[in-house]
Parts: sequence; structure tokens; C-alpha cells
Amino acid sequence: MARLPLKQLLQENPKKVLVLDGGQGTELERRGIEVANPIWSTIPFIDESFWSESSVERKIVKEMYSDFIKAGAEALMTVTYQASFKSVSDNTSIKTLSGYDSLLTRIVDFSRGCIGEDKYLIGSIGSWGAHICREFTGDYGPNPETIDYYEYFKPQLENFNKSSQIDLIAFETVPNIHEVKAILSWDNTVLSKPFYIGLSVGDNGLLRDGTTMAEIAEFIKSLGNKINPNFTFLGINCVSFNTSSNVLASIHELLPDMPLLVYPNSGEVYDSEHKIWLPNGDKSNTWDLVVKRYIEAGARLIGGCCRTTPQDITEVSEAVKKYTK
Ligand SMILES: C[S+](C)CC[C@H](N)C(=O)O
Ligand SMILES: N[C@@H](CCS)C(=O)O
Ligand SMILES: [Zn+2]
Repeated sequence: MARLPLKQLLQENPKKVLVLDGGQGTELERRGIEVANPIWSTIPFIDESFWSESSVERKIVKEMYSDFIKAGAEALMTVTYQASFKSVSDNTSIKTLSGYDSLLTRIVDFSRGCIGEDKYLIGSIGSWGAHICREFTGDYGPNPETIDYYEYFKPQLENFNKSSQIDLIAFETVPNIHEVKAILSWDNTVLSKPFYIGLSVGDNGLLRDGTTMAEIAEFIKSLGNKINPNFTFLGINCVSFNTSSNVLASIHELLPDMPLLVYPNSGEVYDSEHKIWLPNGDKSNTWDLVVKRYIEAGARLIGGCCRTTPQDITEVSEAVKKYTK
């Protein structure tokens, strides 16, 4: 394996900041793939025709990875954000656990083939809310504490745990405190490789369900040494570009020793009913400025989420080089 284990890389190089890719789902959409459906960006992988060398969609996915790498990405994600067993089995002809497991393994192996051995491959798992498009509201109904998050995540988690290709598991765009607590209650028999949690935070600096960053920090501190040692980064993703550096700084202040990650969206706002992005009224910051702030706030993994492109990652990568010299 050409790459060092991720934790070793970070421990041996305390100043190292890894550059992540941009938003895969919206980037595929920009390149002509129709993603407005219940399994969102995983849709191209479902039809058997994707796996033939002549597939146009296959070429698009390969080119996307190649362009993110050219832009400077060192860690790239599988396109499996909305590929939970529930989402896939409810909405495609794949109904069995074994069929589902084969699909994920195929996607993971294909993704590794696209990015090569020296880049890190992150297994993307969208939050529970993603399958009902509530990742930007955190509205998990009247009893979010009774949802069986483990049952929901288990098939995807087990596939990524056992995969030798996946370096890091990503719980992305998590908007609800009960889901955060559930994930952090799993020990290293359930989550047996490095993982992170990307919180979905509003412009008001609160988790989408209204929980403060201070409450989240207190909860993490309360776990003490019972915390799963594979918990590698905490951070934010798909938060607005403009507010992201303030939110990250507030988490850093509360948890100064926690390695952080950040990959904001473009600042456009998702209309979940029509599955379209509404314009960003105020793109007042630049990547150069926000990346500088992210690094000051303890970020070790920086990239872009929805509606960010290889051009954004070029700017992220240049800024990371500049501020980690
Ligand atoms: C991060 S959002 C743009 C993903 C898509 C959303 N869950 C949907 O299903 O429309
Ligand atoms: N990794 C996912 C996150 C969506 S919020 C994507 O970029 O498509
Ligand atoms: Zn996003």
C-alpha cells in the first residue's frame, strides 16, 4: 500500500492538512448525470450497464475523480451518500442484503481503481435524515431518540468496516443530536476503522435541530476514555461557505485537542422539495481567507461539499500549501 495509515500520517506530521475532494453528487450532476431521485448520486451505479467499459456514466465518474486529483485532492469519497440498505432496497430492484453488499463492494473497488493506491478513500454514509431529505432541518419527528440508527446504518457500515480499500468512514451531514449520540455510543467492534462525523450546522451556528456546539462538546467530553478510539475527526460539512469558518472556530474553542474537518457547500441553499439549489446571496469570502481560518481553527481535512467543483479544490489546495508551509 503506497499510503501511510491515516492516523499515522496525521500523528507523524502534526502540521499536515489533507485536501479532500469537492461535492461528488452535484459534480456528477454538473457533468450531466441526473441525480434528482431517492438514492441521489448513487443512481448511475445501479444499472448493470454502468459496469461495461463503454458506459458514458462510468467515464464521467472516472473523469470526476481524475479532475479532483489534478486539483490537489488527497482524499476522495465514494459516491454512496444516499446508498443505505433502506434507500437502495426501497427504491431499486436490489432487495437483498447480499445483492446490496455486492453493489457497495463494486462501487468501492471501482472508486479505488479510479483514485489509485496513494490517495485515501473515504466511505461516505449520509445521515439518517438524508434518506428523507431532512439533513438540512434535523427534523427527525417527535421521538428522534427512539430511531434505531444502528439498524439503519449496519449494512453499509459492515461493508465499509471490512473493506481493505476504505481508509476512513464518513458520517456526513448529521443534523440531529440523537444521531450524533448513537454514532458515538458504538465501540470499536461496531466501528472498527477510523471514522468521522460531519455535523450539519445552520447559519445560526446551531446543529440543524437546535443543539448548541457547547452541548455537543460537553457530550463528547462526558464520554472520557470510553470514546471509540477510531473517532478521528469531528467537523462540519455542507454548511454554508460564508459561515463555516466561524462555526469551525467555535468548535475548536470548545474542543481544542480534537482534530477537525471542514468541507462547506458553495453557499447556495438546497430546495429539498424541488431538488434544486437556490442562489447564494452573499459570496463575500474567498477560499484563501476561509482556509487560513480553518487551519487556525485546527482543521486537518479540508475540501468542498455540494456545488463545489475541481476549481474550488484547486483554490483549497493552493491555500493549504500557503498556510501550512
Ligand atoms: C446533500 S443533499 C443535496 C442530498 C440530496 C437530498 N438528500 C435529496 O434526496 O434530495
Ligand atoms: N459526499 C456527499 C455529501 C452530500 S451533503 C456529496 O458530496 O455528494
Ligand atoms: Zn453537501
